[in-house]
Amino acid sequence: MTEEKPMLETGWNLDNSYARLPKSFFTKITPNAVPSPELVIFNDTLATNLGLNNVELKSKDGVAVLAGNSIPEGSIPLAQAYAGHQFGNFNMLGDGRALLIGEQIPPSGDRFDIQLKGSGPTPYSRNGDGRAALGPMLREYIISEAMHALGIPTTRSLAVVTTGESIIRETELPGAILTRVAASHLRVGTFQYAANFGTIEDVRTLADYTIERHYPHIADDENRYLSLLQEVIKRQAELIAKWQLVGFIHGVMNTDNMTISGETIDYGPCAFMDAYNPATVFSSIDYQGRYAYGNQPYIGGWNLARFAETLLPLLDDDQNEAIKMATEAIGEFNKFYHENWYAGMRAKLGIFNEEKEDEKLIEDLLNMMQNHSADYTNTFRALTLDKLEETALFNSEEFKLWNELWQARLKRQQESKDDTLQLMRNSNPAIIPRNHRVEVALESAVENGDYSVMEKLLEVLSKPYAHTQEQMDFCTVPAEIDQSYRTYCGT
Ligand SMILES: Nc1ncnc2c1ncn2[C@@H]1O[C@H](COP(=O)(O)OP(=O)(O)OP(=O)(O)O)[C@@H](O)[C@H]1O
Ligand SMILES: [Mg+2]
Repeated sequence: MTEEKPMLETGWNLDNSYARLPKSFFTKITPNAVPSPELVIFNDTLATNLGLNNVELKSKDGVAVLAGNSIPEGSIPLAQAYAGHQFGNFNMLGDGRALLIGEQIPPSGDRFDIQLKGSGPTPYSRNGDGRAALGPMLREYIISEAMHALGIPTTRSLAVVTTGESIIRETELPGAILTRVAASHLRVGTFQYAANFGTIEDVRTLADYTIERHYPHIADDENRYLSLLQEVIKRQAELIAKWQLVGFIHGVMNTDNMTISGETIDYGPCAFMDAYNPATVFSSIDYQGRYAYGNQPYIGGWNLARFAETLLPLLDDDQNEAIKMATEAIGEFNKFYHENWYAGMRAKLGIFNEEKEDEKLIEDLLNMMQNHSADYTNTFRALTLDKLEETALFNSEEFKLWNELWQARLKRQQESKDDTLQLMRNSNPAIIPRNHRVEVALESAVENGDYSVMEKLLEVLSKPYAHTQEQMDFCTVPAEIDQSYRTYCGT
């Protein structure tokens, strides 16, 4: 009798709702095979949450799926079409180096896009090679997982495999594929594509699909398309407020990099701000500061106005009426954003309720931080841990006065000192993915194949509000921060 090899259940349970949309929305295409795939980093917790079999996925057959060399049962791989305003200029785009292999439905019944980024050319590749380099894919892995741990909606990272192929950028670099997980990859740019290159019915189909997938509670609203616009505006206002509160700079807020689900997407030239300065920019090609930290809320509103334009024909038969509705909805963005940001800032200072002077208290602190080039994260951490002597502001008279006002403010509220402290601990991360730390981890992985530094970094980033001693040791900022990553970020 021949011995039968036990078959491991893979856990893949894929649906392809996107492939049921009109054909113009995507191109079905199988990933290009790569010569020698090797798994270099794997997210066990996420795999388990997705109902996947970790052991199987890490086996040769499983890695073949993560490399695009084999397609799991039930998969219909496709590249999504989209368009977008890049630095203000409108272009036809689409997944030029990514493929959606399907939507995984874990036992919980949720639905998650599974996408391979770097999986080879597609009809939307334009002049690109369809590939991604190892460094930037590991960088996306680290920062997206850190964002998730910080409580910020984001696409997730399941795995990175190296391909065994070199790709050519300025130099020869090792190629890699990231498996990205998202509530969906619907972008403002997906709507722009439908509106500019399709029919009104295409936009309606896409809007209905989006409502069913992300906003089912508005399906029966009187004007469901206006509700969709309002919901997306709310989610983006919440998201961008969360970015600002932790000092995250996205770096390429093009409309194709803004999701409809309200998740952060595309970790290209992003980074966390060290010294507080609203003018901080990370992208080496952002000459105007369009995507500077302090400009992110404005750009959020600008992008959402582009989204609103795509929905105009659906909002009302009378286009003047439609424009009025859309303008009003867009006008709400600033209000929602400010409410979220302001509530978050009060929490960072341990303030529970709202007083009229709070706005000035916050503004004065930020101004001082800017004038003294104080580190954003570490200043709030020092306030949280009552280690004021650790801030760059400590010796200033101005700060002493401010501190008195702040202490007096805290005394005016009912909550106990412990509750105040807890609120601050939960609102001020002890650790964020500092770029110099990320760079060291990437260098060790890419140059020497040593992933232990990256694993350690991922571990300390996974509980940012724990405030452990070990995390403190990760928080020092060198006097001269190496800015060379400005050219490293990107593709
Ligand atoms: N190496 C490449 N080959 C082909 N197309 C590419 C390549 N790099 C980027 N693109 C395409 O250029 C456009 C803009 O790129 P951008 O950097 O915003 O996206 P990305 O990082 O590739 O992907 P995503 O937004 O999905 O994270 C997208 O259409 C993208 O697919
Ligand atoms: Mg992009």
